[in-house]
Amino acid sequence: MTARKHQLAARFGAATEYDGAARIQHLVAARLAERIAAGAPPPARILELGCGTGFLGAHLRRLFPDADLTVTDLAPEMVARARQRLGEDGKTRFLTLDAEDPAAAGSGYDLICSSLSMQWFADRATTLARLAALLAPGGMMGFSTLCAGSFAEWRAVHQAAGVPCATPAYPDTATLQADWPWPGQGRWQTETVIDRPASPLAFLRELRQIGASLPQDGARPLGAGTMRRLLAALDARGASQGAPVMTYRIGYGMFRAPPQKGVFVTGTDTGVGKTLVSACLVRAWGARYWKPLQTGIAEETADADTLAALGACAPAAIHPAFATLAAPLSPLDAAELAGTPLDVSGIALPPPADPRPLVVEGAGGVMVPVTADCMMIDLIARFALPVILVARSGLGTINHTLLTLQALRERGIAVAGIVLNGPPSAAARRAVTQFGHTRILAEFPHLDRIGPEQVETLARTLPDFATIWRTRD
Ligand SMILES: Nc1ncnc2c1ncn2[C@@H]1O[C@H](COP(=O)(O)OP(=O)(O)OP(=O)(O)O)[C@@H](O)[C@H]1O
Ligand SMILES: C[C@H](N)[C@H](N)CCCCCC(=O)O
Ligand SMILES: [Mg+2]
Repeated sequence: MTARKHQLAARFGAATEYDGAARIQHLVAARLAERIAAGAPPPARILELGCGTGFLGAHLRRLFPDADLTVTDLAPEMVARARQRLGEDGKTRFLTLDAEDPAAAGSGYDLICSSLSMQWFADRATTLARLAALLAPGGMMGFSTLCAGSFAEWRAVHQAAGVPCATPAYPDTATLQADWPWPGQGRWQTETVIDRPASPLAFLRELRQIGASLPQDGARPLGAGTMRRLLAALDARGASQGAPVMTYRIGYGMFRAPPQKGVFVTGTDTGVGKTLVSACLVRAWGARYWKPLQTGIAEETADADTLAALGACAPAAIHPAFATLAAPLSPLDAAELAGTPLDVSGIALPPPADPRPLVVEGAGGVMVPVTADCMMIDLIARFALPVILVARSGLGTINHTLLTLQALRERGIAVAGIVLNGPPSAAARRAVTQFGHTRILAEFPHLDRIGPEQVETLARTLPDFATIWRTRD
């Protein structure tokens, strides 16, 4: 452990008044627990880091009573307090653990989470990569942390007095986003919490009591006189509102590990070439194929049959559809027309029977309705596979492609890259890479005939699966 880590552990260990002072911790742990519950199927194994006195642990225990819960903290005193709060139930184990060196906790976790401890990580990106390696396939990470804008009032009085502020500079969400193990996968959202400590002195005391007053490396402690001036200035700022006001900007980050090796092939529209690209990917990677929602078979060949006819793989490598509908409409409309509304609550990727990757093809584009409260993009997020986006190369594609990329990224869905389909277009290529911040995996020309031979030729132009898997955006 570094000297700073020892210092940190000692501060938290000595924070015996923690619970009384930790209003924000209380609130944020509850909010994080809500987000975890909304995003995760009940996890069987949970690892909590930086447990403090067990605020989040108590929520986890309540939400997931059957789970094996490992509760950890850097400070042994905090572990003891969490043990006191949660009690011994045979399903909870307590460990003193540095979150930045987590291997001793073991692996195979369905959920790894932590409330308001990430701001102390010395190397966030490395730590997140180490933690991701402890997740089971499809496992989730959920964190809350302090973000840029926190303690704005405290910084403002420092600035006005010309005194450097020792409170750490917290990251913005773009910085946090870039530190996910796969930067495109996972999403940060922020919330502003306005706290009203009883007095400026109470604010300082509470920071100290929750052990969070350790200044940035290299910052010098302020003299008593300067500190008094700063507190008086904070008091004056708050006078008009009856009490000092302190802003906390809280980031909530949720990340889902892919459940198995594979990609989801979506498009900027229907008829853009998803099936052709899927056939080539399956052929190139020796992959399995799944089209969960097939509509339009009254007028078109089912995509799985097209794939077989194109010689992309053996029929046994094609998984049966979840639903096949006659009308050439969205799954929602086709199902309503058939009088059999879909229930996709149980839809799941076919299990990985062998090491071959899975290629999943959507229906239409990302905003196509599947049920009244589920769109294609919701299924993509649920499946947690990186996306390959198929786009036309012709005029109009820039807008469709950038909008689709924006929608995917807003949902925290990793984009492996784009396949441009149709006559080569330098303008489309440039705009998509420059404004879409993604790569072109391949460009398929317009073909007069499409058969097994063409599929084989195009398949040779695609990157291999290992490259796609290693370098998601
Ligand atoms: N590069 C190409 N050259 C010539 N024809 C193409 C090319 N790409 C696709 N097509 C043809 O365009 C039609 C639509 O392509 P495809 O079926 O792959 O679209 P899709 O995006 O899978 O549509 P859906 O939403 O119905 O699944 C097909 O008839 C296909 O053969
Ligand atoms: C029938 C078609 N080939 C696809 N299977 C379904 C496309 C639905 C598109 C809905 C829309 O965006 O308007
Ligand atoms: Mg198709």
